[in-house]
Amino acid sequence: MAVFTQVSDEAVAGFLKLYGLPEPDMVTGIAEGTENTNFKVLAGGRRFILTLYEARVDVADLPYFLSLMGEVADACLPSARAISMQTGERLGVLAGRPAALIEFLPGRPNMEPTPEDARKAGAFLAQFHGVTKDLSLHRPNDMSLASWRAMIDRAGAEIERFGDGLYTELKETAQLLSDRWPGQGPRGPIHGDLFPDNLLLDHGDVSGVIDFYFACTDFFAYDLSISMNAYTPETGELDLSNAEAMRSGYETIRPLSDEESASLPTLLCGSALRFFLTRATDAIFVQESALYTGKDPLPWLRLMRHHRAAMENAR
Ligand SMILES: Nc1ncnc2c1ncn2[C@@H]1O[C@H](COP(=O)(O)OP(=O)(O)O)[C@@H](O)[C@H]1O
Ligand SMILES: N[C@@H](CCOP(=O)(O)O)C(=O)O
Repeated sequence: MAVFTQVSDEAVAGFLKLYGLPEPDMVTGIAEGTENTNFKVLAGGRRFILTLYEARVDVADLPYFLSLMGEVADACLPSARAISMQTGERLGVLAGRPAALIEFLPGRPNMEPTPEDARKAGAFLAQFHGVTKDLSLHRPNDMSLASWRAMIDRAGAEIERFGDGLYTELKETAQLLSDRWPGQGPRGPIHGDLFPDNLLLDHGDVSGVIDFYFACTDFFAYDLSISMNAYTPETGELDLSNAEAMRSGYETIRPLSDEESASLPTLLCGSALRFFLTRATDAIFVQESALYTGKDPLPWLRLMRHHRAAMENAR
């Protein structure tokens, strides 16, 4: 889930009143997700997602995330949109947490995507970048090179629970990435977390993109690398066919430049390191939650090693 913060029915009813909504008929905690507390709410015959933003989300970033969600929805891509209160505000406070009521989108995530699904997701990501490239919204990526080094240092020797010698291997990988990271390229607001669980599908078509809480300004090709890795099955033999299909779907809408193609092995290694580190540090510094299941870091270590070899062989 997560439900990190419990909320009384009365408090939810009071919050909904700010939107002119009646008392809820149903409020259910949602188990999926790792960052925030989410409830599914039924009120006045409509469904909503009620999100309470937890400690990992910086309150100062919330206007950026909510604006980006609205802009993407305004551009006719199926994006979750924060609903405005009667005062016009989109952000309130519930149970001491910043909170928003989000439009409920139809569809379900496909957690076992095929190459054809990955191709569609890639095309969608390119459309997303086609919209965001023109937006004057900016948030630095606080989950990039400097933060990876900081996460490795924070975990220290504890990181070795995932493999002997890992501390040194990760430090070296972070250094290699710093040396090779591209200096320029097409960039703008990226989703930053477009995994299969954040793309809702209805009868095989994309019906919703959710969970914008890692969105930031970065290279579009880096966003593609995140999703190429995220669509790679985590179990069984390493199978990159979804990643390849994701890239070819993306390129049907926005072909990569030669420079972007050349930087892809580095970006893939970087995004693999990034998600290995967040999953590993979540496991080390466990957060308390009524419903919280961590995610396995090891598939991302395998990806990181694969892409590091490709990156080193490429030059
Ligand atoms: N706008 C939405 N419409 C429908 N379902 C949603 C929506 N937003 C979130 N969900 C559901 O809630 C779950 C958790 O949301 P998510 O944003 O991924 O949480 P977290 O921020 O904690 O990662 C999703 O997997 C999905 O099932
Ligand atoms: N997608 C990331 C972690 C963020 O989780 P989410 O539930 O907010 O998508 C991962 O899988 O490591």
